[in-house]
Formats: sequence, C-alpha cells, structure tokens
Amino acid sequence: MTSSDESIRKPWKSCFRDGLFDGQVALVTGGGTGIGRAISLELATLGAIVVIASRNRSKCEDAAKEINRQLSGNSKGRVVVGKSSLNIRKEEDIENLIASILEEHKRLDIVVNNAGGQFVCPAEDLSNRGFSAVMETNLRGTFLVCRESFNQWMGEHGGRIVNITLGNRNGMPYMMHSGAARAGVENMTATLCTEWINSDVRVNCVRPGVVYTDSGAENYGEAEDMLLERVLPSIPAKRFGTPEEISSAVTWLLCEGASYVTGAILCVDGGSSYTFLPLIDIEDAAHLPFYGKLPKKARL
Ligand SMILES: CCCCC/C=C/C(=O)SCCNC(=O)CCNC(=O)[C@H](O)C(C)(C)COP(=O)(O)OP(=O)(O)OC[C@H]1O[C@@H](n2cnc3c(N)ncnc32)[C@H](O)[C@@H]1OP(=O)(O)O
Ligand SMILES: NC(=O)C1=CN([C@@H]2O[C@H](COP(=O)(O)OP(=O)(O)OC[C@H]3O[C@@H](n4cnc5c(N)ncnc54)[C@H](OP(=O)(O)O)[C@@H]3O)[C@@H](O)[C@H]2O)C=CC1
Repeated sequence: MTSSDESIRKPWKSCFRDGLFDGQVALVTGGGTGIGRAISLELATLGAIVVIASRNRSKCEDAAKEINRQLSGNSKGRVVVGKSSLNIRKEEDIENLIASILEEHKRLDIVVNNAGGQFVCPAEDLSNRGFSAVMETNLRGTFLVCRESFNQWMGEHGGRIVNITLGNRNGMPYMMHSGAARAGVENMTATLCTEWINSDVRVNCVRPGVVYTDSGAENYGEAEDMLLERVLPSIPAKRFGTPEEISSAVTWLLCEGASYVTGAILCVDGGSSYTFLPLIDIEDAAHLPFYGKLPKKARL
C-alpha cells in the first residue's frame, strides 16, 4: 500500500446543506429545555427525527409541540417525545427507551447525552449520597446511554455520539462532584472512541462554558448579580454563550464534515478554558436557589 492508495483516502464532498440529517434518528436526552432544546431544534431543522426524553415528560411534550410549530414545511425532521419518561439514573429507563426507539423508528444514528446537572456545595459538606447522585447522573447515566445505544444498535450499524460536559479544566469550585464527573465523561469518551471506531461509531464531547438559558435563569435567577459581577469578567469573550452556539458545535461533530473526528473535546466557552473561574464567595453561592436545598449541616 502507498499513501496515495484510495483505500486510505476519502473523496471530499461538502456536506453543509439542507436535509443534512434526512432519514436519520437522533436521541437527545434532556432535549426539552435549554441547550438540549436548541440541539433538538437544529437537528430536526436539518431533517432528523429527534426523540427527546427526561424525567418530566410533560415538559418534553410542550417543547416538542413548540419546536414542531417552528419547523418550516420544507424540513423532513420533527421532534417526538420518548414513549416513557427517562431518568438516566435508572438503567431500566435507558434500556426501555432505546428499545422503544428502535421498535418505532427502526434505527438510532445519533445520540446526544445532554441531560445532566448538579448543585452548589462546598466539598467538605458534600454527603456521600449527594456525591453519588451527581456521579450517577452525569457519569454513570452518560455511560449507560452510550452502552445501550452501542449494544442495541450502533455496534452493528455505526453511529455518532456527542457527550455534553462542562468547563472543568481548572476544577469547579463548589461543584467538585460535577467537575469530576464531567472529567470522567471526557476520559470515557477517549476510551470509547478507540474501542468503537471499528464499528464506525464516533464519540466526541462538547464542553460548554457558562451558557445563558431560560431554564438556567430559573435555577440561577437570584444568582444573576454574582454571575454578572464575579463570573462574567473572568470570561475572555466578556459575555455568556447561547444554546445555539452549543448546538452548532454539536451539529458539526455529528455531521459528515467531522467524519475523521473522534475523541475530541470541543470547548465552546468564549476562551474560559484559559482563565480561572473566580472562587466565588460561598456567601454569594448561598443565594443560589438550589443551594437552599442543602442539608442543614452544609448550610452556612
Ligand atoms: C459559575 C456557574 C457555572 C454553572 C454552569 C453549569 C450550568 C448547568 O449545569 S445548568 C443545569 C442545571 N440543571 C440541573 O442541575 C438540573 C439537574 N440537577 C439535579 O437533578 C440535581 O442537582 C441532582 C443531580 C443532584 C439530583 O438531585 P436529587 O434527585 O434531588 O437527588 P436526591 O433526592 O436523590 O438526593 C441525593 C443526595 O443528594 C443531596 N442533594 C440533592 N440536592 C442537594 C443540594 N442542593 N445541596 C446539597 N445536597 C443535595 C441530597 O441531600 C441527598 O443526599 P443525603 O441528604 O445525604 O441523603
Ligand atoms: N447552562 C450552562 O451554563 C451549562 C450547562 N452545561 C450542561 O449542559 C446540559 C444542559 O444544561 P442546560 O440546558 O443549561 O440546563 P437544563 O436544566 O435546561 O437542562 C438539563 C436537562 O437535563 C434533564 N435531566 C436532568 N437530570 C436528569 C435525569 N436524571 N434523567 C433525565 N434527564 C435529566 C432535565 O430534564 P428533567 O428535569 O425533566 O429531567 C433538563 O432537560 C447539562 O448537562 C448541563 O450541566 C454545561 C456547561 C454549562
């Protein structure tokens, strides 16, 4: 074989066009809100049938209705809600959801592991179960969705997976559990991309910085001042990201244009990976609504 051999080269054809994902089926976990919703809209606009699922099924139903209303008549894509609600902390939910997608749609080309989250808590106050809850959600849940997608479909037919993580390069003050879980997802991605490449499965990560979402604003509402005064100045771009800026990165990794990209971590963060998140005063963090759920022993 020589380096000019056709078998090791791939003829280039531009792939950015309407109908990019026509006929393909995608699963977006947590696809009913925020970043997941933007990803679902973009994939459906480009022709995919997008299954969205999370714990709150009625939230997904409302989102699907709204997204489908927004789609132009030219798109072959649409958003549908998973047969049952999905808690990625429950293995059975994941197995059943993927089986039901295959029963109904007969294929699963794309998976976006977007569902996830955490709460704010200083490491020394984090309980064993609190640590486990965040690990189960972000690391084990992502693993189980990857494994079931591979075992039930992609291992035989190929596919593409994008895992959404979170800026963790310099640690995550007061979110140590989530930073560690996301670093775990990124390392898992590095392993899966080599284990599964011969099954024609690409696995990549998109690592967002701070992204403004309506759902996030509900969570972080009272923390707005802290985010604006303390976090914003540390972002080189001097602004937060948008869900659409995350979804376009995800879309690129999923399309043919990225056919030689696997195991990548694509930072979409306005340069934040190259600065430090300020160590937020825990008294500021105490204003976060979800900090209020802290067990008494962990509150200030
Ligand atoms: C500078 C800021 C940058 C921010 C960038 C990041 C943005 C985002 O990620 S936006 C996404 C936000 N959305 C979410 O986080 C939603 C999903 N989150 C959750 O569902 C929870 O946070 C969860 C993952 C922990 C699941 O919670 P839950 O189902 O309530 O957990 P359990 O009832 O099973 O409880 C288990 C264990 O965890 C402790 N715990 C739960 N919440 C808190 C809290 N707020 N503070 C402290 N501890 C908490 C709970 O107490 C249990 O432990 P034990 O009390 O020891 O039994
Ligand atoms: N916004 C930001 O600044 C950043 C966000 N991220 C990450 O991006 C992803 C999307 O976040 P964003 O859109 O901002 O926030 P949202 O809160 O809108 O999205 C989280 C989604 O995950 C779903 N979800 C959470 N836990 C579970 C679970 N156990 N099983 C199934 N679904 C679950 C939620 O639905 P439901 O409650 O119905 O289950 C929700 O739809 C998350 O992983 C987040 O951590 C990363 C970096 C920054």
